[in-house]
Amino acid sequence: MLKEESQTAAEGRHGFQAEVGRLLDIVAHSLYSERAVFLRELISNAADACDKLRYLSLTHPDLIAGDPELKVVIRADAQAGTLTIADNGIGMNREDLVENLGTIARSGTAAFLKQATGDAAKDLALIGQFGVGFYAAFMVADKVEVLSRKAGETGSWRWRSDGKGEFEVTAAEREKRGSDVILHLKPDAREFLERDRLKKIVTKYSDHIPLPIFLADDGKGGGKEERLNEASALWMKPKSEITEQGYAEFYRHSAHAFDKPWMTLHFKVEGVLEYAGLLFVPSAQPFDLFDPDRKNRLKLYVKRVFITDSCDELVPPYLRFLRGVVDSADLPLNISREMLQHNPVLAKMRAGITKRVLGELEKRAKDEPESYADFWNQFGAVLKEGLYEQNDQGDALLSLARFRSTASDRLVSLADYLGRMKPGQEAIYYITGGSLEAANRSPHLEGFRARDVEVLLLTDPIDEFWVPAVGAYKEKPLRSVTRGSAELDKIAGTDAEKKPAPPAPEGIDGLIALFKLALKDAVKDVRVSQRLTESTACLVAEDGDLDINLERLLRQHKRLETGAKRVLEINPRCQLVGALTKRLKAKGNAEEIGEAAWLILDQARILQGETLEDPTAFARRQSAMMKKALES
Ligand SMILES: Nc1ncnc2c1ncn2[C@@H]1O[C@H](COP(=O)(O)OP(=O)(O)OP(=O)(O)O)[C@@H](O)[C@H]1O
Repeated sequence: MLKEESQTAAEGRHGFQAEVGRLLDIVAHSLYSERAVFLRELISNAADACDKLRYLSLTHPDLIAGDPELKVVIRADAQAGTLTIADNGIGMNREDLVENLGTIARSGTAAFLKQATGDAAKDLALIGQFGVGFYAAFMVADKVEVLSRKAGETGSWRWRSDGKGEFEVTAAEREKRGSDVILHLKPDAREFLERDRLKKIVTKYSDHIPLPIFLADDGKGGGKEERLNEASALWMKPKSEITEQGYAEFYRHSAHAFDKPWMTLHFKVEGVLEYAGLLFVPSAQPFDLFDPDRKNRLKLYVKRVFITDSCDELVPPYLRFLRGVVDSADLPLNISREMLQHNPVLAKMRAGITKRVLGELEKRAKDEPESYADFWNQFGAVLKEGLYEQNDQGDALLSLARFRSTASDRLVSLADYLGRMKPGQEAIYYITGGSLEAANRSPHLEGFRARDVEVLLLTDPIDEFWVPAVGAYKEKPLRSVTRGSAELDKIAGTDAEKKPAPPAPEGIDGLIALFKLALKDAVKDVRVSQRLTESTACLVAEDGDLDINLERLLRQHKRLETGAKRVLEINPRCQLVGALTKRLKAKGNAEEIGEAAWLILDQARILQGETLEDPTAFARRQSAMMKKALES
């Protein structure tokens, strides 16, 4: 964790970690038109604090004794110009306040800052992915105080800041556990003191929070707090009672997100096991989707009591983008997080939830292919991790998978591919590459293109792993076009495609023999290519050797030192090979042909995106060749 705070211990004054200052600026600037969301963020935090305490109180009932009704109270003081969001949740002690509100402990915020542009619209979209939480308070307040007392402790503390570089933590008085977040509103934000405005905001954003929210009396209500929400657990309600807006706001609250959910899945399971789920697929990738430490963030409840939001067992890692709530009626309420591991009830729930989510995705893929393509572009690479794991959902995942291909601008499925296979075609062909452009321009595709044989273009690193692990789809093997002999002759094409290829030049065997002699150990073999129609040469992997792109990937990550030797395939129909064959026949100059062989090998390496081991030799040969051509 980064920590740069400077502290003058006596005064309790701290410098914000450098990034916090920048974050505050960006948030205040880019979220201006949606300022009201500050309240949602603070209410969500208060609700989380109450959830945490409710869970702890299962094993430590004394923590909650004396004040068992967990709630949030909003208090507007027009005279003082302050708005207070108070909760009787877990509270924070001095260290918590410094740690949670003064440093960017969450890797997400640091990642956000790296990407922030200063352009309000773009940053707003980014904030949507990251969430800004507590710091949203500074959109409406020029000074923020947090008065807090941690459950089970006797001391209270006051955190105070104007959001301009420093904050202060001092000893204070708070009668009971919990936190008051006190906002000293900016002159242009006094609208947030109006009761009607506050009621509307709470109803819009926080109606379905399973915790009661009250608006304190302003002196006219006879001391009575006014209840603003129903506080029923949304996920337990029948679907017919929930609006789309209600679902979306619940998603934003529970995921601390700003976007709209791409998919909402609400279900109840009854029978041997009883549980309910309200799950969401976000519309955008969370920033840390590929962070190895990222866990799923589903919230697990037992009989409406929050247990944890880091339960690895709830869904497989390839569904880690899901957000929302799962509520079990079968797990014991006092289950500890450790007990959740290897729990048979949880294992059954996991299987059920996984099946349900994949089933719903399948439906979307069929009914709304365009929208499904958006989903796939965001989360496809994660789902493919499930293929590599070889679990019992392999078939479902394969039918959900979508690919770029040489045959279509749209994403295609394996079923689409099978439907387009040519008579005589035995395999599903693919090529892997670092990018779509690199894969698409590979010379290995030429022969396939010429015969109109579709090739899948795989560009996610995970593709290198799941494809060999899966091996085949509906008994058709998945075969790389950069590997083995191309077998293109066996595939029947249209009449135009079947037009016999021009014969290889006479004497090509002699040329190949000389190439082998010159290149010796630099290649495994030299042979005539079936897959090339335009390029002079390409390198291919023998069956059983590592795929070329995978090898490059492993070398980049220093997981492999030396690569396997490759086969150099030369195109008998290209003009250069024709000219070389002629030259060999006419002059028989083996040395000259040897130099050409090296140049052609290096060219093939460059086309493959490799860096040459000996670029000096390449440049020397090329210059000599050019000089000779110019002089002749
Ligand atoms: N009312 C509160 N009571 C107790 N702790 C709180 C309260 N408000 C904030 N915190 C603590 O401060 C931390 C930082 O809050 P913040 O809203 O910035 O981020 P977050 O809620 O962790 O993440 P995000 O809102 O981005 O998903 C919280 O994780 C929590 O530990």
